[in-house]
Amino acid sequence: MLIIGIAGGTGCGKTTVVNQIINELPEDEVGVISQDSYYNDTSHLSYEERTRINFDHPRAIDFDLLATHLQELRKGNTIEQPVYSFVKHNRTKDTIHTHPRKVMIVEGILILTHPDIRDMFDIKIFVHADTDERLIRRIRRDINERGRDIDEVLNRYQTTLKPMHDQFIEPTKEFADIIIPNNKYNTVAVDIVRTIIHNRLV
Ligand SMILES: Nc1ncnc2c1ncn2[C@@H]1O[C@H](COP(=O)(O)OP(=O)(O)O)[C@@H](O)[C@H]1O
Ligand SMILES: Nc1ccn([C@@H]2O[C@H](COP(=O)(O)O)[C@@H](O)[C@H]2O)c(=O)n1
Repeated sequence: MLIIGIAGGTGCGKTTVVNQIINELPEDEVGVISQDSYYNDTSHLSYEERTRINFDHPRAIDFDLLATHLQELRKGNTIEQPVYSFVKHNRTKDTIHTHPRKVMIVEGILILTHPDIRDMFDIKIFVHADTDERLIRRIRRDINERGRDIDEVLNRYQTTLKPMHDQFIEPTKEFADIIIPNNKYNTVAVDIVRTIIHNRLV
């Protein structure tokens, strides 16, 4: 199994890059795990309390469960990947049966911050987009897809998102084997990663 970690700040285009990479690859040979699925279960908190969580700090992530799931996949076992709701700020009751594949892609803002998780990746990728570009994308996406308004996004940006990005996420760029510039759609970089995966699959 080849495990690829794809990190980068919010809105840099991780999910988009992952979809471009797996597009045209055999469906039964590539699997995806999102760090967002591993936000801590916060069912014991009220909705109001959950809105105040710092979702950009490493402690918001259940890295133990993520590590266990990656180990299980390596052993050839199917895992139950939690499903996260950005509207409820919590895990849902659903899970996705995630089968082990020859190539597993793990994507998320904080996945390179955790030494044990980092060591599980055969290839580490950091997707870069400029801060202003990421903020513009985040505003559009969170309003259109995640049930937020402009005040929520900008307030979160100033209070947690930007400081956590500078403290935890940007420094992990140094761990990356490949840095993908993604201010514009980068088909060349996506083709290179796809070629690496393809070579591994034959
Ligand atoms: N290279 C790009 N140029 C313009 N918009 C992009 C680009 N990559 C992604 N987007 C858009 O930006 C938003 C955030 O992208 P997404 O892939 O969800 O980022 P991430 O997973 O890193 O948070 C989405 O609406 C997506 O369509
Ligand atoms: N309930 C939540 C949980 C997380 N976020 C934000 O999501 C961002 C990470 O996801 P990306 O797809 O953008 O990489 C992160 O910056 C959190 O602030 C949220 O808004 N609400």
